[in-house]
Amino acid sequence: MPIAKTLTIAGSDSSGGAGIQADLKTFQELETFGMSAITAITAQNTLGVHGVYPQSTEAIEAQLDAVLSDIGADGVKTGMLFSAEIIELVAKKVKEYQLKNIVVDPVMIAKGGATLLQQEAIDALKEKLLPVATVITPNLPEAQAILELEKEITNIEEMEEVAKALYELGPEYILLKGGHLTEGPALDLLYDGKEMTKYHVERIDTKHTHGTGCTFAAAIAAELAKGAEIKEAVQVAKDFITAAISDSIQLGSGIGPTNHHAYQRSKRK
Ligand SMILES: Nc1ncnc2c1ncn2[C@@H]1O[C@H](COP(=O)(O)OP(=O)(O)OP(=O)(O)O)[C@@H](O)[C@H]1O
Ligand SMILES: Cc1ncc(CO)c(N)n1
Repeated sequence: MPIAKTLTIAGSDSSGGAGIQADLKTFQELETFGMSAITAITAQNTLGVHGVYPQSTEAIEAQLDAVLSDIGADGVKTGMLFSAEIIELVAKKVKEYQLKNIVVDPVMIAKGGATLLQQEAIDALKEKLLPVATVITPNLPEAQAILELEKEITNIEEMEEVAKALYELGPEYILLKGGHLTEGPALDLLYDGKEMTKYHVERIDTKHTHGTGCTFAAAIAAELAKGAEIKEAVQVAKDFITAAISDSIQLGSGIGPTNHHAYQRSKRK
């Protein structure tokens, strides 16, 4: 069988734990052929984001056209898109190349607080990209920003309401991540317009969670690209990220990365 082709459209993380680097590692670990279009270069380490250098829309469009006009993609993950202009370009390319299996991780703010999406780009995200997404994977603060909610989301009942409201914006599925709930298990919610499916695991006691969101979304894209149904794809992604966090790596003196190889190693045991 030919190998499934996966494309990440995201920012580069020089420290290797998040962004393009996390996505490519995840694509490889899940046995797909990973490709990339870099939207921005970040100078980043475990202590935070030290610089953001967005690429021109011309450079991003050239990367997308080069890959998609020749090789194509069976699954796409979007991460840091930074500006309304870049979001509009990506939405245009999704339509132009009739891309399928689009996982939109609406990255807004890095764990250290740096802005990875301009505030004024949230409207473009809502109007242009969410309607063409197969699945979106917001964390709770991102969901709050998209829906312009004043109050924080603090429990599962509120998460269910929020998933329903996000569904109205047009994605085929909503995967709302509850990693930011302060208590209880690391619970995520999948909503398909009818049914809520819950994925929960014991919260792992570690601060080394740099890149968890990117890795999780990339794993969903890889599984969808290989032909998995959404529930199955999310289950593999959940197992993948749980293994990666359980075996997270203490590098640098801040928030270290997860171990992208942990899932495959645990399967071999
Ligand atoms: N301490 C933890 N233990 C177990 N699972 C976790 C933990 N923290 C996060 N997760 C899981 O990791 C996945 C990513 O969720 P999270 O909410 O951390 O994403 P995020 O905030 O978007 O990450 P990022 O900061 O990289 O963008 C989810 O499935 C979440 O439940
Ligand atoms: C480039 C990049 N994308 C996404 C995130 C969010 O984890 C990050 N820290 N850096």
